Amino acid sequence: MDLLQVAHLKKYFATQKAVDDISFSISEGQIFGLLGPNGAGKTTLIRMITGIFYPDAGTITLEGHPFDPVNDIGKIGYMPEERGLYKKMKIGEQALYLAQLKGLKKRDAIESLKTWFSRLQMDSWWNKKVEDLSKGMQQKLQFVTTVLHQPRLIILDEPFSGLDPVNSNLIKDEIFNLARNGATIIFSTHRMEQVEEICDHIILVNKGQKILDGTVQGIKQDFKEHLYKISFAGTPPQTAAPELFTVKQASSDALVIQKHPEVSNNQVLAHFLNAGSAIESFNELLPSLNDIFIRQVEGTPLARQFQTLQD
Ligand SMILES: Nc1ncnc2c1ncn2[C@@H]1O[C@H](COP(=O)(O)OP(=O)(O)OP(=O)(O)O)[C@@H](O)[C@H]1O
Repeated sequence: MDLLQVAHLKKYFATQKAVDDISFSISEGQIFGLLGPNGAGKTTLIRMITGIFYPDAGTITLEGHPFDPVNDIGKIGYMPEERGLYKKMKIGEQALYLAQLKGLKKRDAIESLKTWFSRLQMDSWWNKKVEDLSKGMQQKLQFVTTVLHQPRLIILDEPFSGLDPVNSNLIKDEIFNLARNGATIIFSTHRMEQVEEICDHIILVNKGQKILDGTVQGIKQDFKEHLYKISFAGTPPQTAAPELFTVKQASSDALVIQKHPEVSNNQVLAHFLNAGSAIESFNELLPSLNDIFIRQVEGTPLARQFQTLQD
């Protein structure tokens, strides 16, 4: 079932079509990547989904019903990019206060906070002030206050910014856990390498419009360029086969080739075997999401890193 459906959503500011007719849907339990360069419209889109902005046009449907900003807000946990914690307040008190604002009873909030603090190695923080925490530590606290009330939909805007690799992994594991336990997650970022690892499904927005929508693997397949890396035991053969492929790159023990789309892998392999080559590995090189993102946003070619040797 779709947890969230967004249809023909628009938000125009005086000089800017911040969100210009965007539609997508997110299934329950999905980790959904909302990607786009700076100024693409991600925050504006999220502000409409969280009821901060009213859309100029379009509909938002949550759990099969029209989204009601007043009554549905408890179902959503939102961690914005600009963090909103009270610097002078003690961490335990603050987390408790935020949890109660979201409808948790004091006793449940304390119990839940203790569990989260222990899981994220924050046990000793209860009596510290927010201003005494590093940026990364504040980030962890903000994450806990976002997910504490067990929201159905969790929206995380750049959740890893400021986190070291160990803490990034801690939060990443918690994101997977939350999704496994039925929460749906929207993960907004312009950092592609994290998306490849985490997201089931992504959309890419640019200039207020959606320009890609699909699974990470599906999108990579759509943009594949029939590039393969073949490693050899020894020097790669010098035999050309322009009817099958062109050589894009050669090193002391490997070739990167681009085969013609209608040519099968077996035909390429047969060519090298007939030439007496000892093949060690044969792998397709799919573009990274980062390459696809840059190509879609900037209009630059994908495989510019591979210089054709036969041109
Ligand atoms: N309150 C506002 N008034 C006028 N223009 C706005 C307002 N909020 C956003 N915009 C404009 O709408 C466009 C989309 O902005 P938005 O903040 O949604 O982008 P974003 O994808 O979240 O960017 P970033 O990754 O940099 O946070 C931008 O051109 C921005 O200048």
